[in-house]
Amino acid sequence: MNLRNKYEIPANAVITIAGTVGVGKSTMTNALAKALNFRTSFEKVDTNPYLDKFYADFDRWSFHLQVYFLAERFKEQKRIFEYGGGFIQDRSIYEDTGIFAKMHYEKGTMSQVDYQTYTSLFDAMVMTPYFPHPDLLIYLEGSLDDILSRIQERGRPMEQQTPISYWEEMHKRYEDWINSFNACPVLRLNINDYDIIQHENSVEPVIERISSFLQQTQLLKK
Ligand SMILES: Nc1ncnc2c1ncn2[C@@H]1O[C@H](COP(=O)(O)OP(=O)(O)O)[C@@H](O)[C@H]1O
Ligand SMILES: Nc1ncnc2c1ncn2[C@H]1C[C@H](O)[C@@H](COP(=O)(O)O)O1
Repeated sequence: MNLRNKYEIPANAVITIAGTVGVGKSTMTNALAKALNFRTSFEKVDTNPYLDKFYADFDRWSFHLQVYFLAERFKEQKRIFEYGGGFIQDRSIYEDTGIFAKMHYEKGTMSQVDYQTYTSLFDAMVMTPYFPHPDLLIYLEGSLDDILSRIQERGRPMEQQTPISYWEEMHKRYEDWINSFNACPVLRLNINDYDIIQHENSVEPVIERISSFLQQTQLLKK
């Protein structure tokens, strides 16, 4: 029996994985999609035309990058909807505005007018009754030290060359952001509580938690 049937995860569920850079979202996306036989929706890093430029010059490229990410994620949202769900999504659309755009604006690397243009576009596209929110957001959390080691281990040069203060600021902001996030139900997972790299079957307890969480949220809706 496959794990989706065993744990009664609805075939049309949409689960998004959130958390700071390097925490393990893509790894978790692959593991859950494989175990549940779901499709995946990934951020495309290698083909992103702005990401390298952005890391080299935040002031110049932060607005371009946010508009690009918003367009890409919105198209992915449409694809998920057209398939009728059954997806694991690597990073939620909410983090673009709640973490990245806000941080760059508040740190002075995105101008006020660019930030206002971006947020009004985001609100018009996403914060509407027509936008299908995920059934569940899984928030991956871990210590800053663990996350810094993972960024180093993964080895994307643009991230390795970015000052640690950037990742520290982001780590702090994620904690505040998730504490007030309410666009959809949230399941928090600490990265020390599972090890899907060394032990592939350790994804099963995660699925068990997803299952009981989804059942509770369905009961609350009734
Ligand atoms: N459960 C885990 N245990 C150990 N290392 C992990 C785990 N999950 C991810 N990693 C490693 O951490 C790095 C970042 O993981 P990744 O999934 O790419 O993060 P994200 O998508 O959140 O940026 C990669 O080198 C990956 O192999
Ligand atoms: N909205 C964003 N603004 C700036 N940078 C972003 C945004 N979304 C993702 N990123 C960056 C962060 C990483 O360098 C890569 C991929 O993210 P990851 O957390 O490793 O999946 O894109």
